[in-house]
Amino acid sequence: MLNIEHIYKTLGEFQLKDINFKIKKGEYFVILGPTGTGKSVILETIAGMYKPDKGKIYFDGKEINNLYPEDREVGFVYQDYLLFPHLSVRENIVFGLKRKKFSKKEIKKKLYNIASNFQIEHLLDRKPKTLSGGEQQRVAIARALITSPKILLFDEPLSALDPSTKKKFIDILKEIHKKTESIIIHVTHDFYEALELADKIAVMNKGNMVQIGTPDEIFYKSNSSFVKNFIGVVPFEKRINYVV
Ligand SMILES: Nc1ncnc2c1ncn2[C@@H]1O[C@H](COP(=O)(O)OP(=O)(O)OP(=O)(O)O)[C@@H](O)[C@H]1O
Repeated sequence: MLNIEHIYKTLGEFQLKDINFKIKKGEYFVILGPTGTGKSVILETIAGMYKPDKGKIYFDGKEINNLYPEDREVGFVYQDYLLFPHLSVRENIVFGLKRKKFSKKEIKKKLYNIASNFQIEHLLDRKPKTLSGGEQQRVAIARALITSPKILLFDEPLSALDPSTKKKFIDILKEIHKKTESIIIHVTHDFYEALELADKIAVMNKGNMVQIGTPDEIFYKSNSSFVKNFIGVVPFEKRINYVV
């Protein structure tokens, strides 16, 4: 279980205020909100890139506030993939395993398993800039998953994809969720993406987490006009994209 207890963080003019939530193993947790509300800052704080000014983070009962990012067993996937441009796809994917000093044999086995799962075997010797957006995102997810992280952080992983590629990736993320033991936190500003994937949704506004609940609770029992308006402003075309 991941337990975020009363986190505060000030960055310039911006402030995260009293962020407080728990995520159980197996729960797909989506943080939803408009741009600039602190969704990424929360992920980066969990990953250890920022130290909270106040509050504690516990994983499986152990406080992790003072752990270095590399000791937190976190896998991070960003909106714009952030692959190392000078490394091949193969080198990108195995980067974390090499840092963790896995043997050559183990690295090879894990690489070929994950490459075959994500259908990217044919891309292994290419450089990231020669790949399409969807291919880069497959590589970025493979790189995050290969170390079997305890916590998977997806920061708007679908927002740079076209609608049909996006639909395929929603299925990929559902499949990952079914198979993985990792806790998943997925950040988005797209309510219908959240509806497709989330067991729980946390809605953010101006550094505050204003409502946490199941998709049904957020939709039918919005606790404020902000939540109602935010989920109500999704364009109609976008809604039908996700209706099965
Ligand atoms: N290192 C920093 N120094 C100063 N301000 C920062 C820093 N990092 C983030 N911010 C500010 O904190 C606020 C929240 O940023 P954050 O990236 O978490 O937003 P977000 O909700 O993820 O938005 P988006 O959906 O656009 O990615 C923004 O106003 C941003 O400019």
